[in-house]
Amino acid sequence: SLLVLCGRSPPLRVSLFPRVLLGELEAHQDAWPFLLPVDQRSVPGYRKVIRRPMDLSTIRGRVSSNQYPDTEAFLSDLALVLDNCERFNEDRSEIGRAGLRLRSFLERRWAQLLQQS
Ligand SMILES: Cc1nnc(-c2cnn(C)c2N)n1CCCn1ccnc1
Repeated sequence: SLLVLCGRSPPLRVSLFPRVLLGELEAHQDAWPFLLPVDQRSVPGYRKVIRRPMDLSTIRGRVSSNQYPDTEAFLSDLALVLDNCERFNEDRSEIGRAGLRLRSFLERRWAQLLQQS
């Protein structure tokens, strides 16, 4: 097709970006703290400190059932996962460091996807 002739990879439709990005985040080596909801009964203080818990499986459920009205709503849930992590965990802790690395991956990857569009 013409796109092959131009040597460009066909642009992913922007609306597919959340699914592409979420799949890569779930597979990321630093995603382990965020794959499932924090078990608030077993983590002292979490329920009091973190008013809006969020995790990648909850986001996956919302993406799969088309609950996000727009891309911004999806990105704000992703940001909530990482903001909660920074609030509850020291930057130098295992979980804190995983959150910072996952955030930097997310920011770089999202910018790449937008350049493709
Ligand atoms: C996400 C997240 N933020 N804080 C925690 C957490 C859970 N327990 N403690 C003491 C924390 N600071 N989490 C959930 C991490 C879930 N996890 C821990 C080991 N494997 C998954």
